[in-house]
Amino acid sequence: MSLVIQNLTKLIDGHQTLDAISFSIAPGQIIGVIGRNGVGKTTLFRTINGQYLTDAGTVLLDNQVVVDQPALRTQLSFVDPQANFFRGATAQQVQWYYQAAYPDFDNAKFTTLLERYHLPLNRKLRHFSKGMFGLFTIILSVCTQAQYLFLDEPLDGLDVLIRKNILSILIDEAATGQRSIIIASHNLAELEGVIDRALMLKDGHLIHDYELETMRSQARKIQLVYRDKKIPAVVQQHGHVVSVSGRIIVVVFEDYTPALAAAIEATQPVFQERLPLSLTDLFMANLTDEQDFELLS
Ligand SMILES: Nc1ncnc2c1ncn2[C@@H]1O[C@H](COP(=O)(O)OP(=O)(O)OP(=O)(O)O)[C@@H](O)[C@H]1O
Repeated sequence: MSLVIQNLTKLIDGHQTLDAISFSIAPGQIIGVIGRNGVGKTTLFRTINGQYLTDAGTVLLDNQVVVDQPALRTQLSFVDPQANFFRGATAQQVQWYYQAAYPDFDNAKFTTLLERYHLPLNRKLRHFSKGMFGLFTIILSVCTQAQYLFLDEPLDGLDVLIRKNILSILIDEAATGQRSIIIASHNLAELEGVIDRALMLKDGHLIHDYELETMRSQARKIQLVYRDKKIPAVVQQHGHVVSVSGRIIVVVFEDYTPALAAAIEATQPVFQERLPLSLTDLFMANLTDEQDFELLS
């Protein structure tokens, strides 16, 4: 049962926050959604999950439009961390609500996870700490048994041990092959360790859909040193310069072919060295603009 997002478009205050976004997700994947603050990650999740009406485009599950079919909507779960409507309820009252909304809600798993993380069933959520609330929303999501779990900044505010536990819960869920997990996060280093794929948003568009394994084999990050401060044209055309420090430049080449390697060699750098490439590098390479370079330098 694949989830297909077709030309999803959402205007907020007249601004095209999502502009014809299309992608599909097969069961069993863990996908990261990355982009700068305010780019529309939360809006994307809210629109896919029917909290916002679309201005154009559709969300299809098994070739059927999700918004028309309440039964299909139970295959999607998005616990909006900014939503305050549950704050006055106890964890147990929220469980009851979820049981009604999700017929397959796993009560046994819910009880086990709440006990494991010492989350009190009868305490109002507004009295949970930020970390407790974050953990609670993830437990709720996992227990819906929905096929597609959307998590917005799930690691935010959680301590390192809980973050590790959360990630292992999510990996286990995806490993069953039944569930896909879509995570919006700025925590790129941690995200990189668990995701198979990264969707990068910029200016309302999906600008990259990276399979991480393919990306690792095709892309390169290279430190180059030239005699003078001029960056050769071939480097500028084919690479993203992520840092410049005097005569030392660090460049990410997303499509590093033998022909490109030869062309770089021909520019006669006095030194070149391959550096480990991370998701953070791809983020910097694609989403840093000139203003940011001024701030960074
Ligand atoms: N309900 C709303 N009313 C008005 N503007 C909104 C609303 N929701 C989102 N926006 C605007 O839409 C844009 C996208 O916001 P969104 O929260 O989706 O971004 P984001 O990528 O999740 O950001 P962050 O990484 O900071 O969480 C922002 O400019 C935001 O101000």
